[in-house]
Amino acid sequence: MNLTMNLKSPYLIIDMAQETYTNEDPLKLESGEFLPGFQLAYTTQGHLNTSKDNVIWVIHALTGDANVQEWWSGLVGEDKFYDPTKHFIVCANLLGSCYGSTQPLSENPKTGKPYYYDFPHLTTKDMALSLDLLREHLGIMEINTLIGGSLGGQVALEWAYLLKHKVKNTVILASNAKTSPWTIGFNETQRMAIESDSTWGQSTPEAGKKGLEAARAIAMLSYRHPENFAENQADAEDKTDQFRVSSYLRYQGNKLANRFNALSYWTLTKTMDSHDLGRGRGGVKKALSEIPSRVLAIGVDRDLLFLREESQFIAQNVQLGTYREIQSPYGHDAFLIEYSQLSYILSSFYLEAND
Ligand SMILES: CC(=O)SCCNC(=O)CCNC(=O)[C@H](O)C(C)(C)COP(=O)(O)OP(=O)(O)OC[C@H]1O[C@@H](n2cnc3c(N)ncnc32)[C@H](O)[C@@H]1OP(=O)(O)O
Ligand SMILES: N[C@@H](CCO)C(=O)O
Repeated sequence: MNLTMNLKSPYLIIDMAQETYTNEDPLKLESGEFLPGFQLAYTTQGHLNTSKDNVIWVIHALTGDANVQEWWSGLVGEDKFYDPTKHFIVCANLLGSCYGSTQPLSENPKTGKPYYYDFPHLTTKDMALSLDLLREHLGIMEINTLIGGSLGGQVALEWAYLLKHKVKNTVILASNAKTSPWTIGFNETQRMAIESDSTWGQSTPEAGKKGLEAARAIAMLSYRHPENFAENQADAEDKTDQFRVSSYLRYQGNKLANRFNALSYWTLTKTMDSHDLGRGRGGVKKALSEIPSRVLAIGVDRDLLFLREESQFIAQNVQLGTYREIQSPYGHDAFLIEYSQLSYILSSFYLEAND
């Protein structure tokens, strides 16, 4: 019985076909373990042009999926900045995520049962390798723009290192080259919340669901900023309990727990923690200096999770780096929301290169 409980993504556009790439060969992971074959769910929009130089590859963040036109609707879509009538837009669901790709609830071919807690540790390098195999499968030789935010930015940076001259423009949003203890700390508190759920450890798809609600509530505090909460969640002076922000965080927790699963969340936050472009490459500065593509690193002035200094560090240490900044009270999530600033920054980046 195939228990692969791929949750139906809330972003799925009914008329956009989501396809599945299956690789039967074992994937050697950075840990030395092997993943005995894997699948990646992905979407493509638009067409490869005759000069094959219009590929835009988007990598989603922690709870994203392959339906980029839904969760990044202000940036991707007809008449948007990345327009399928001009570009060939590809987006795959990351390995370990629960929106169609191989993940802890997928069937382990060796046992015929779901992996559950036996799912191997994945690094951003492993994820980049899996995407590169999909690229080859699609017959894409060159990527015009590789773009990703947060976890998606970490994987994009690893992949830009691997691709070298096969990618022209790399756009990294609200992300880093090596994860800081601060960011790891946020993820650890979230995993502690999941561990405190008495169902965690059970071999069921719902294991840790209540803990995941609390984990998301903690995460939301790192994805936003006090100004955003002051603006949207303030209460009248006479309030002494049942504050709006309490119901907001509980709502967001419940909303995520109903569209995601705790095992994927655990896996992906561990991937974020272990991100270090410099591992085995002589350190992060040296590794950044070996990326030949143009790199646009976009920070958010009030990002409390991936500090803007981490984006500045990327731009300062790659060969062809540019730093730009989004000003937003949304903090980290601004890369998902501030579309006019993003479009302006991206337009200038391509104009500077006459691209
Ligand atoms: C690049 C990437 O891969 S990103 C991955 C793709 N997908 C995702 O990341 C999913 C994440 N997406 C998001 O985080 C969001 O969609 C964002 C950041 C774009 C916008 O956040 P939203 O949650 O839509 O907005 P916001 O934070 O203001 O919350 C609004 C929701 O909270 C509810 N809400 C607001 N205040 C309260 C409150 N006090 N009590 C209860 N509910 C409340 C609203 O009714 C609304 O509900 P809805 O989601 O059912 O419409
Ligand atoms: N809030 C977004 C971005 C996190 O980095 C998500 O849930 O995926």
